[in-house]
Amino acid sequence: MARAFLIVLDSAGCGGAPDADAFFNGDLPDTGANTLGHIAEACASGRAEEGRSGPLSMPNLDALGLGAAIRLASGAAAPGLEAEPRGLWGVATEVSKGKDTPSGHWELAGVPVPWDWHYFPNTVPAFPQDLMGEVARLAGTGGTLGNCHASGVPIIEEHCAEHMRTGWPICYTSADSVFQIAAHEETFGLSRLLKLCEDIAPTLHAMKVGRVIARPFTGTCGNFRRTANRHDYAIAPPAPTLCDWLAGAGRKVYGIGKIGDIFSRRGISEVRKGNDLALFEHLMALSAEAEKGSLTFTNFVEFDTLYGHRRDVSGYARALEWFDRRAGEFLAALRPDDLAIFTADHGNDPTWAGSDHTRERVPVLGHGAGARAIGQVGFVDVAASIAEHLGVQSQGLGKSFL
Ligand SMILES: O=P(O)(O)O[C@H]1O[C@H](CO)[C@@H](O)[C@H]1O
Ligand SMILES: [Mn+2]
Ligand SMILES: [Mn+2]
Repeated sequence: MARAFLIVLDSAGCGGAPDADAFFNGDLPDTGANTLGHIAEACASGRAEEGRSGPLSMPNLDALGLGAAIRLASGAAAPGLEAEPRGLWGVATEVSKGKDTPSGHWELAGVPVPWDWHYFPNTVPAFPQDLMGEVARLAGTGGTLGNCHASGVPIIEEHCAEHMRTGWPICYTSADSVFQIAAHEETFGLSRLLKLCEDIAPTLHAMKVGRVIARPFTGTCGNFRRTANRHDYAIAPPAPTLCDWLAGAGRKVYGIGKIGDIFSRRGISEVRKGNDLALFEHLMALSAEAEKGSLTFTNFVEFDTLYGHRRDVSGYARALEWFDRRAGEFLAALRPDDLAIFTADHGNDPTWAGSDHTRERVPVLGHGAGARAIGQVGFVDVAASIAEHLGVQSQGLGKSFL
């Protein structure tokens, strides 16, 4: 029986979104943002030379149709990616009104987001008073710290001493639909922080805030570090997704990286985590051991977190080149009736203004479904195609492009 591998390069968009002008980085609309197109241009013109050099080299994904997809999505030249496509290739357009990770992944899994996400205003305070009262009540503290837009490390630096003195949790948000709580693993307690986040999550989910994130740290003020015990409490998808359709048909769904969190574990039978290096090892292991009829759904997050948000063009290009080398190994390990689809969930153009995601189309590159141009498709068509490949009824609005 066939197997499927759906691999999301987090934030590797290819420009051309028809509604980009409705999304912003600060005051600048996302019109013209093009993560992969602009990285390829920067590389070809010698503007991405840190730890790498020359035109963007991604021969394995380009052979599937990466360069052709970038050109189709946006008209960008994509220098260095000029192979004749030998895979199934096209570009997908998102309809959900968020350019965030859950919106992108749920829609790829067949379920567009029907609501507007709630974002907290960039003011001080950022949060309503009754919400902070509820956080303090659940934490058993006299109050809370923070209550603003912030980046995770500086906000801990700022409030560390007071947090240690009072035990009050540090609450902050960002341009994303998130509510984050930082607290010391030992003095506040890790399990107490996790319980606090779990307890306050339903209130925030009811407000259509996408995630409550526990941000534990350790060490002393001036010398602290955030630990790997971060935990995301995400709102559940609005309807059964591809993962649920498969689980309902008795199929195994492996969630690699953030996938388990993104889907609130719904329909996910097994979770494997780690940094992107480790995630590729999981993917290689599953190319050998994934069950027949299964889906292996993988998210590689570091393109987004380490390079897109930090507007690091060389770093993003290095990560893409590393990924492409490993993708070659992975594709060589697949079986003849396996389907692999590489795609993305939104953009995060490292040449763009600001530090937020960018609204973009995404490439859709298939291995194991012949050489064919599929043109412009919807995110939901990815789910319909995987369902068809695995012989399971699609319950979404998408049409298979296989
Ligand atoms: O600055 P830190 O705490 O890493 O937060 C980042 O992580 C959040 C969730 O991925 C983003 O919304 C951004 O705020
Ligand atoms: Mn993402
Ligand atoms: Mn991001």
